Amino acid sequence: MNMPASNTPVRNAIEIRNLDFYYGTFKGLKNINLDIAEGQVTAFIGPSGCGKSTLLRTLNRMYSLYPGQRAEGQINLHGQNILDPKQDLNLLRARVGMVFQKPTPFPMSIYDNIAFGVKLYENLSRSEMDERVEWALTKAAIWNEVKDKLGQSGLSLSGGQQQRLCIARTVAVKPSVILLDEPTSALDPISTAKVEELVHELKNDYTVAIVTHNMQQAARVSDYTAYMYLGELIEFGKTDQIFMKPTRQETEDYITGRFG
Ligand SMILES: Nc1ncnc2c1ncn2[C@@H]1O[C@H](COP(=O)(O)OP(=O)(O)OP(=O)(O)O)[C@@H](O)[C@H]1O
Repeated sequence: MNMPASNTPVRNAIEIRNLDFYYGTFKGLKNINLDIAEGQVTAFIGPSGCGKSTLLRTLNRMYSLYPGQRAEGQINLHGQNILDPKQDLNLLRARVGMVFQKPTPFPMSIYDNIAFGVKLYENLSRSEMDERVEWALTKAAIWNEVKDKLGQSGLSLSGGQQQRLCIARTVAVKPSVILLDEPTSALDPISTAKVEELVHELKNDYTVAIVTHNMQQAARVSDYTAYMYLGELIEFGKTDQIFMKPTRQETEDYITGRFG
C-alpha cells in the first residue's frame, strides 16, 4: 500500500457531489459523494455490476457518447463542474485520459499511435513530436522495447505491450487525470506486474483512478479505495484502513471474501 506522506497536504483533483447516473430509467449511481486526491491513486472496488465502470466513465463524460445516459449532480475537476452542458468534451478528454480493459491500439504505426492524439491538440514540429513520442513511451515503460520498430504496427505488439502503448498514448497528451478501467484484466501476470509498477510511477505526475476486480491489486497500487455496491458508495478511505479496518460490515464481508 502506498501511503501518502503524512506531512503533505492532500489537495483534491476531483470532487464528486450528489452524483446520480441514469441508463434510461435505470439508476446506475445513487448520490455519490467522493473526493479524488491529486497525485494519488484511487481504486474503485466492489462486486460485478456495482457501478465501478459507470462511475469512472462519468469522470470524462465518456457516457455522453451514448443517447439515454445522463448524470446529475456535480463533478468538479480542479474546481470546475464538468457536468456543465457548456463543458468542451474534447478538452475534457485531453485533461482526463482513459485506458480501457482491452488494449485498443489504433491500426497504425507505434509512432502514429502516440502522435495521432497529440496532433488533435497541439501543433508540434517533427522534432518536437519525435521528442514527445519518446517521452510518452518512456513514461509508459515501453520505450526500450519499441524504439527500434516505431514504424511497425501497434497491433504487432504483445497484449501487455499494447496496453502500455495505450497508456503512452494517454500520457502523450499530458492529461492531469488518468482513468484506468480494469487495465490488466486481459494481461498475463508478468505484464500485469509491469502495468502495476507503471501505475505507481504515474502518480508522481498524474492523478489516477483505477477500476479493478482484483482486491490484491487495489491493495498494491492504490492510496485510497472506494467500495461500491448496487450503485452506492458504501465506504471510502485510505487503502490500508479499508483493507485492514473497514468500518462497515458490508465492506468487511467483501474484503474477506464472505460476499461477492
Ligand atoms: N449500457 C448500459 N445500459 C443499461 N444498463 C447498464 C449499461 N451499462 C451498465 N449498466 C448497468 O449499470 C450497473 C453498473 O454497471 P457497471 O458496468 O458500472 O458495473 P461494474 O461494477 O463496473 O461491473 P463489472 O465489474 O462487472 O464490470 C449494472 O447494473 C449494469 O447492468
